[in-house]
Amino acid sequence: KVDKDDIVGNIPDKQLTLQQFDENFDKFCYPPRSLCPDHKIKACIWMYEDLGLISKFHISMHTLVHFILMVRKGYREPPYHNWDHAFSVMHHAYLLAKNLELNDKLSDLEIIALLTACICHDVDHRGTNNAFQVNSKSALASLYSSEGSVLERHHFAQTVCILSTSGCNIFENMKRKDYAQTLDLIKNIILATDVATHLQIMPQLEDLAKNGLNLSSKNHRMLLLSLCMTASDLSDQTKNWKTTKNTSKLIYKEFFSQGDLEKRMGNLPAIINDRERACVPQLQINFIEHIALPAYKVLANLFAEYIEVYERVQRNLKRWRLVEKEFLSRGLPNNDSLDFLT
Ligand SMILES: Cc1nc2ccc(C(=O)N[C@]34C[C@H]5C[C@H](C[C@H](C5)C3)C4)cc2n2c(-c3ccccc3Cl)nnc12
Ligand SMILES: [Mg+2]
Ligand SMILES: [Zn+2]
Repeated sequence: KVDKDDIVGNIPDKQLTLQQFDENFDKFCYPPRSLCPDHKIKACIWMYEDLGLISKFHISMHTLVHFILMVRKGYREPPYHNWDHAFSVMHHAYLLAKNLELNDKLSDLEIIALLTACICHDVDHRGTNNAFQVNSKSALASLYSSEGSVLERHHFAQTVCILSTSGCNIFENMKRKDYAQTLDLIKNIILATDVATHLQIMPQLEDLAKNGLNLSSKNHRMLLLSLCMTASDLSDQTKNWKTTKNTSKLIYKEFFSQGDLEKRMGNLPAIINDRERACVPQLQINFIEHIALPAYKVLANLFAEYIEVYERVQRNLKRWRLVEKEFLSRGLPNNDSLDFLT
């Protein structure tokens, strides 16, 4: 267990430098999941520091450490929607801020809202999706199903709870108006992580790619923040094949466990959750082709520095097509053979 005092203790200013992790830490090719647990906590602090947010918003180091430890504690341990996922998502948002120089386009308030939404966006996830909440009439569904995006509303509610815990409110030194605006941004950014919502705003995002970004439009700024959030949420697809392949194993382990549970409850699971009916390579190709790639394409249209990221997603898609051929040539899909994924 990591005690906050020994973290704060050994972060003398000189040590808060990039080198303490890896010289590629702030590059798009860097795989954040490879960082060891203790360093993930320190790296969260470093990312706020490196974007100048600690001094800008007068955040006390003790409060920031306490906040990060509380967020980590807020995550459960399903195969995919856990602390490692949250950290990798926050890391990608940090890469966007740093490599696309978002601080020229977005305010510090919008950037700290994006970074904080990322680390909190899946807090207390149970490893089951929104459809499961509604079908199983879960407690979360009774709370939020009338508004939709059941899980995402819960993740935001949990975020507010953490911020209201004494000694954890990293925004405590903000002016009241800024505080309200930051919480409102975090809410909308976390709500944007519902894939169904992302699909609804896709036409507006395509329009952004075609006609360009008008930063004096509040709607355009919110669209950009939502796109950065989605790009970060799916960022395992932007790394090397090893990461993409491993992520699929974790996601389908979680999806199929939900399906097993639904079967035990007497409900027929969706194909994506049914280990007997799902063909993982095909589902991955569908997801990347119809959801991930179009999103990364918009971001690459808006920022030339992001084209290398878009191209890596394309390479992973090509790899999945090869895997699919191999998978089908071995006869009926048997998902236990995911291990054959080279
Ligand atoms: C690799 C990969 N594959 C994924 C395959 C499928 C889906 C997925 O939710 N599909 C949909 C497809 C339609 C319209 C809605 C509602 C349902 C019907 C189910 C979404 C997500 C996938 N996903 C995510 C991810 C992103 C945000 C939240 C949760 C997750 Cl798991 N992150 N990485 C991946
Ligand atoms: Mg989520
Ligand atoms: Zn997520």
